[in-house]
Amino acid sequence: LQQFSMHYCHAFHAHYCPRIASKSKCTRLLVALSPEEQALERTKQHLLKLQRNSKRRTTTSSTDDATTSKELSKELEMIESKIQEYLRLPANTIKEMLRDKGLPTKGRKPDLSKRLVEYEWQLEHGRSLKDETEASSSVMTNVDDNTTPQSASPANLINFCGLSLSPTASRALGTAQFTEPTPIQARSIPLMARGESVILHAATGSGKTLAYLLPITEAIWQGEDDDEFAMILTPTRELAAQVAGVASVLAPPGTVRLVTHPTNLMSDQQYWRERRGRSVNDPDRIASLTQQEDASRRSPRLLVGSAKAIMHSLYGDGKMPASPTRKPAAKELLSKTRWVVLDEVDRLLLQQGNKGNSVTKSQHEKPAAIVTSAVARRTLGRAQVIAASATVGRTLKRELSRILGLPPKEYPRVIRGGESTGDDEDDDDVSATEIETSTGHVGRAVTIPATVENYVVPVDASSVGNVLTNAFLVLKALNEGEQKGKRKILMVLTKGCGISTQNAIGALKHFRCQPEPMSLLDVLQAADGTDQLMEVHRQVSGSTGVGETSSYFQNEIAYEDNSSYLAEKRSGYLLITGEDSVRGLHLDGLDVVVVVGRPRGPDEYTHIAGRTGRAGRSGKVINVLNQQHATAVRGWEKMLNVEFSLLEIDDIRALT
Ligand SMILES: Nc1ncnc2c1ncn2[C@@H]1O[C@H](COP(=O)(O)OP(=O)(O)OP(=O)(O)O)[C@@H](O)[C@H]1O
Repeated sequence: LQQFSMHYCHAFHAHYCPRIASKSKCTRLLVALSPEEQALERTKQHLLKLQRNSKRRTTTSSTDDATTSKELSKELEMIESKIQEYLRLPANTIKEMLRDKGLPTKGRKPDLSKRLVEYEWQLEHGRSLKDETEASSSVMTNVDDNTTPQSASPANLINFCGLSLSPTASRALGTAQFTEPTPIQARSIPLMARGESVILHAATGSGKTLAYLLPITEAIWQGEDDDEFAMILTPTRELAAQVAGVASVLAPPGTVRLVTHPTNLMSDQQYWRERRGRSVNDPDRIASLTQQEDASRRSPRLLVGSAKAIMHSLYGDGKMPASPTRKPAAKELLSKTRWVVLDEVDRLLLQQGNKGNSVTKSQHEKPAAIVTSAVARRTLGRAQVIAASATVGRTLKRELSRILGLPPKEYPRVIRGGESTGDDEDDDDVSATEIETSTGHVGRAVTIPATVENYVVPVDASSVGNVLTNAFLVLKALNEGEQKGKRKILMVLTKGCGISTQNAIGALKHFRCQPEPMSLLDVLQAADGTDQLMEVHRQVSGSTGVGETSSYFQNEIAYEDNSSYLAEKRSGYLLITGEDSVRGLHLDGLDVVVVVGRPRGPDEYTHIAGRTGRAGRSGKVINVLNQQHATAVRGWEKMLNVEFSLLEIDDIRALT
């Protein structure tokens, strides 16, 4: 309670007592308040905020948009110069100033400077900088309000969450009709554009990829000296291909490099060789690439790859005679890295394996930790660190502090997406991961999207054969009647079920399961050269992440290519994969996820279930497991704030 009072007091102090010189005076005053009085104060604070917002909205609507945006950019310039001024001071001096003002003193120097500037701005203008960025994003909304959303044209999208977009990004978002940012984008893009390090903690399918890519690609568009790099680390090669595919739609041509294996990261020649692949001999394609190369004359700035591939590229894998990137070049790359993005950060940084089972725990640092620490050291902490996941807990934040060389409990600001749990987490919060849910239980602050329906089908799982037979019956039931051949299904084999992807595919083919099962990874790996890998990924996923493209599995395929990966055309599909490789993958319009066996834990389940029900669409997750595991999974209900409905195999036919 005392911690809460202190925390509340800081917020109150910042809002209402800017002229009280002594923070302690204010603290004493508030700590002395009874819980009822505190509640009253909170209500007062909320009402005042609403009043301020409505006043501002009236004035905004009455002023000319063009003038507003000019004023805003002038104000942003002033803010920027003020931040630069503070950056020249020693960190301890800034901390001292923050302490005097009763503000939190944790964080990196750039974040501290921004906090101070934000506070001063609030004192001077009576409104916060956060409101300011909201106002600037509303400029875009106002512009769009004048047109019907269906006919949103690229010209309307020059401003997205306060970012003045390049024509390329405007066109991409315009085509995709992304007229409104998602909550996580609206909250995080303005902060990232100002150079703050953040942890994006938002549900699966909430648009985190675009949230972290846009500020980077736009900065690359504006970069004059072309001397800064971004490293985007992912847990798998497939996710890297997906992210690189989205980035290459937004960034200047020739600046995105997909790193799929250890390679010389600073060699442009090697980059172009890898883009084309060995077997790409289509003269038109080579001509278009060469033309692009000549036109852009840019070298890669955005390196996207699995953390392992990037680490081995920088340091070798211990078996290589020398590291693929020469030491001086690697040092140069690390010291010029301005952004490090850790997508699926919990998978990248936390040890896998069952709790308490020391045998499965790796003794070594994870590749992402090695690369991120190296960048933090080489840039003296100036690099902006952006971490993203739907599952962010205290252990992860502690780990992030450790690898960034910060004191414990000091980590980048956590930004949450979603309507109900929209409060950004403060440095001194009680718990980032857990909140009291509507049912009064303590559950995850960010959980499975409400558009996902969760089912549990208890079956006889006494042998692998029984499990596979039951999985087949579930798939058969899903493909009967009206839904025949139409459903897009992803089957995830958990580690616990003990069945490999190849065995499952073999058995299902033996049962003559329709549509014919395919390994998700095999489909994605049928590519030569990074360009083709990205293209295959786009075709399989049915989306670039920025607008839809025609899919490998859809009937109308605009893409005229007779390569093997496009040979078959169908609307429904059945893809099979393991628990480890589904992280972050986006399969557009996926209807059902069938999970065989019990996932490792509720966090892993959140990610598996999150392959469907993305970006506001509906989806179903059917868990096929034995009675004991069915009870265990249903025990996650309160924690995940979702309901697991019990289902018999025969009832599945009735699911629409
Ligand atoms: N502003 C937007 N408006 C509408 N749709 C959007 C917007 N931004 C992103 N999307 C859509 O949301 C989909 C999911 O986004 P994304 O892949 O970034 O999710 P994510 O939050 O990274 O999920 P995960 O945690 O599973 O990785 C994208 O394919 C894209 O089509």
